[in-house]
Amino acid sequence: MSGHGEAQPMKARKSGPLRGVAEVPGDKSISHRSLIFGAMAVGETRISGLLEGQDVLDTAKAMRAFGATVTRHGEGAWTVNGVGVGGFREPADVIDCGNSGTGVRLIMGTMATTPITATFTGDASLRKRPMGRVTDPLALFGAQAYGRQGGRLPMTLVGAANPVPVRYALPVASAQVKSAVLLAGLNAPGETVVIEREPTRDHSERMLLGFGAKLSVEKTSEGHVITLTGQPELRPQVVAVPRDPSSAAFPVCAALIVEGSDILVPGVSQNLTRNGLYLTLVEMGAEIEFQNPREEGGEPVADLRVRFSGNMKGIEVPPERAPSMIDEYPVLSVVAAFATGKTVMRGVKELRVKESDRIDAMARGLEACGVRIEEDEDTLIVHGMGPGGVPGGATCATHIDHRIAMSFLVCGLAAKQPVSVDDASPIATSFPVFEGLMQGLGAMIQRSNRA
Ligand SMILES: O=C(O)C1=C[C@@H](OP(=O)(O)O)[C@@H](O)[C@H](O)C1
Ligand SMILES: C=C(OP(=O)(O)O)C(=O)O
Repeated sequence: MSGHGEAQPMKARKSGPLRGVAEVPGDKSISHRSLIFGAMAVGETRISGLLEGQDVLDTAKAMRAFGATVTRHGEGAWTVNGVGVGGFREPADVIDCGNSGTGVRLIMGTMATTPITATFTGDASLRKRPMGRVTDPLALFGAQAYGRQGGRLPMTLVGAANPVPVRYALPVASAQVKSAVLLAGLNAPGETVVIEREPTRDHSERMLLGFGAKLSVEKTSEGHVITLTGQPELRPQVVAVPRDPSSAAFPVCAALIVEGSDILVPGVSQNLTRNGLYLTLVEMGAEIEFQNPREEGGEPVADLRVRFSGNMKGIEVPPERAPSMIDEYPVLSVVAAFATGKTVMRGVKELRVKESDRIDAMARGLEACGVRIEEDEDTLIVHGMGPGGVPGGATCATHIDHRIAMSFLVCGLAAKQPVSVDDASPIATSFPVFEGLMQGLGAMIQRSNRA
């Protein structure tokens, strides 16, 4: 899987109406954090609804390697017996974070202020991704990183013996970098301050407060100023992980473009730092009802009723919305291909350093499906062909990227000709039940013969 195993080609063909209830798995960001924060607490953290995707399983394994006791009790039900802030022991072997940027960056932050050494690696996708964005601020705490050229994995991190607190203004809008700095700050005496100009997902701040850290967020003209007091004793928590809005995006977008569809996606997080896709779809003319809004596991959630939407129009997506929908641009670009007029996505260069260069992967695959695309370093423009208007008939390369694989399979459900992906195995990193869930709604998705 995810570049370690054999490729699994998959094909999606034009489907009849999608119907039924799509119960998507737990949120990936919150799942990683429950395991990591649980490992930093003293006592037993109980988790329900944990995403059992490979990214999160790799983080669970890493937490064990650093000394926490992590136990699975049943589907999504896990406990973590933590070692306390600063209590990580040195792992006996290399930490393999597989496909997960979140896993490796948050774990590097967590160990950076403990006097131990660890070596990190990942799959062929993760080994291409930039780690300097976390090791630069971690160096300010006193940690030292020795990686490959360009700050790539494999990389050895030597944690600071006498960490000092840090004040750091994020040079990129990244919740992973923000979280790495906050996690490092946990074991530095005094106040660590992170300043983010554009708000990014706030799960670390919410959860650190829940685990008993002293943390404040001030909104200033500079942006959000987050102040964390180091060396707290974290209290174990009971964490109910809400469903992942980034996974929900796939059945939602499929229902919007497949004629006659009408589905319900219950209990999806509506956290304002995550819901940019849903705002955008509504602005395009999508028929989505946000039913039964409530709070679950400390997050606002709603049940989404989604119907086929034959009148969607391309829009200009506000660039400042990018952090709240950063993982959803690939599937938005598929919806845009079935809308009328052009959809302009600017301020999206971060997409180039995800599991793949997502601007390039979507542009090449959509072009192969007959869609006109314009792009530059920071922009993707999709010229919509209207409902049912996308020719399809292509095999798209997924580049070890789950979101690219799922996006093109969604495309194939409404295109004139089937759309195949060369390798659907990375889907298991974030959405292991994708194939069965989509088939259950009536989607014509099938494994094809191995190449
Ligand atoms: O903090 C997180 O859980 C995540 C942050 C985002 O990455 P960046 O911080 O690189 O934007 C996102 O793309 C990733 O899927 C999950
Ligand atoms: C970018 C993603 O994940 P990560 O950075 O954790 O690999 C994603 O899930 O779309």
